[in-house]
Amino acid sequence: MNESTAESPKSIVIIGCGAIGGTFAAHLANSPAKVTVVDLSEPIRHAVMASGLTITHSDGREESVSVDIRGSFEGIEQPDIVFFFVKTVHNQAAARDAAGLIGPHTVVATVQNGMGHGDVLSGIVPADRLVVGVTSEGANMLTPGHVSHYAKGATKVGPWRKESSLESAELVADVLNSAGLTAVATDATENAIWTKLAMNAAYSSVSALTRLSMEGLGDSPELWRLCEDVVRENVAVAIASGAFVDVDEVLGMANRLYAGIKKDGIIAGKASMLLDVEARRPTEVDAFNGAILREAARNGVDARLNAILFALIKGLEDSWRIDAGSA
Ligand SMILES: NC(=O)C1=CN([C@@H]2O[C@H](COP(=O)(O)OP(=O)(O)OC[C@H]3O[C@@H](n4cnc5c(N)ncnc54)[C@H](OP(=O)(O)O)[C@@H]3O)[C@@H](O)[C@H]2O)C=CC1
Ligand SMILES: CC(C)(CO)C(=O)C(=O)O
Repeated sequence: MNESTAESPKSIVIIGCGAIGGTFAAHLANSPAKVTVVDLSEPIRHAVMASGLTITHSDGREESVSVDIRGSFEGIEQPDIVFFFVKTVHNQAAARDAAGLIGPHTVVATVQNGMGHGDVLSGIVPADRLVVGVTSEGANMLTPGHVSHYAKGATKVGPWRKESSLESAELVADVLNSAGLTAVATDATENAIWTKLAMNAAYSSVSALTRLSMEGLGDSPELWRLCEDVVRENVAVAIASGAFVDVDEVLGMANRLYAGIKKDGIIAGKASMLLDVEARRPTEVDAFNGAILREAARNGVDARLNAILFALIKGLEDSWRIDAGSA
């Protein structure tokens, strides 16, 4: 366990070894810290225990790394950093199970998409050791235990509460940078979180509903325009709630993602919400369009496109329950 958060972390726990958790774990496994990964998925654990965690890097290079993967927190010592990489719908359960992991110096970090994770995680760690942010890394899971890190991007982390110091966020950024990822500690995470949300609540939601990848959306002028309209609505809500978000920055992020996928001929460049729909798992719509609707209502802003996307995705989820009941 760490004596001081200024020192390099000696132990890291990663909760969730899916597409992006697996990508971060494969990088962090090469750092000097002891890395333990916890995932409830038996097929993932089985594959990683048998052949290591396999990552196909964005340049096509494939690597398998050995990681300590477990199905529960039992026997894991309180680490220096805990990363949350489950889907946001599982945050509450994962936080409850992981509460005993949080020692007097443990820093908890989340760069999950959407909004509201700090509120959940603040139940298990004091505000000055809660780090929130976003990542522009993009990954899919090809088979259990094999991730495709198809898009490289920066990770921005900062304190959950503005009044907290940057110390915990710097620790997290340092460990990510030393593992070959690109991370920065900033006290402007609110803008970064809103910027990413403005993109996800447009492109990921439309992708989930149409079952088209980013490439499929970009190839359709009508759908791309729809996404851009949703982005404009999202940015208006962000600005009304006090964040600074630039429409062109959000559109630029989406355009770069599309151009990168197109250029490299990546077939696995799917939004993680589309993968949820394909697997009929609960989506993150409450933390995406749901969060925007809540902020819009609070500030009296029109968010009718979000209301439509939210209702359609909820309806889609309901249809799986009906299918399951009639099977
Ligand atoms: N994929 C991407 O490119 C990006 C994703 N993100 C965000 O990161 C988060 C994770 O996404 P992603 O990696 O795609 O998700 P995945 O669904 O691929 O991975 C999540 C993993 O967590 C496991 N899990 C669920 N509950 C628990 C639990 N209580 N304890 C331990 N493990 C658990 C899941 O198992 P099971 O499947 O059995 O439930 C699954 O293996 C999301 O918020 C997403 O929006 C952010 C940026 C990019
Ligand atoms: C990588 C990206 C931006 C694709 O929409 C993403 O955040 C996700 O898949 O959830």
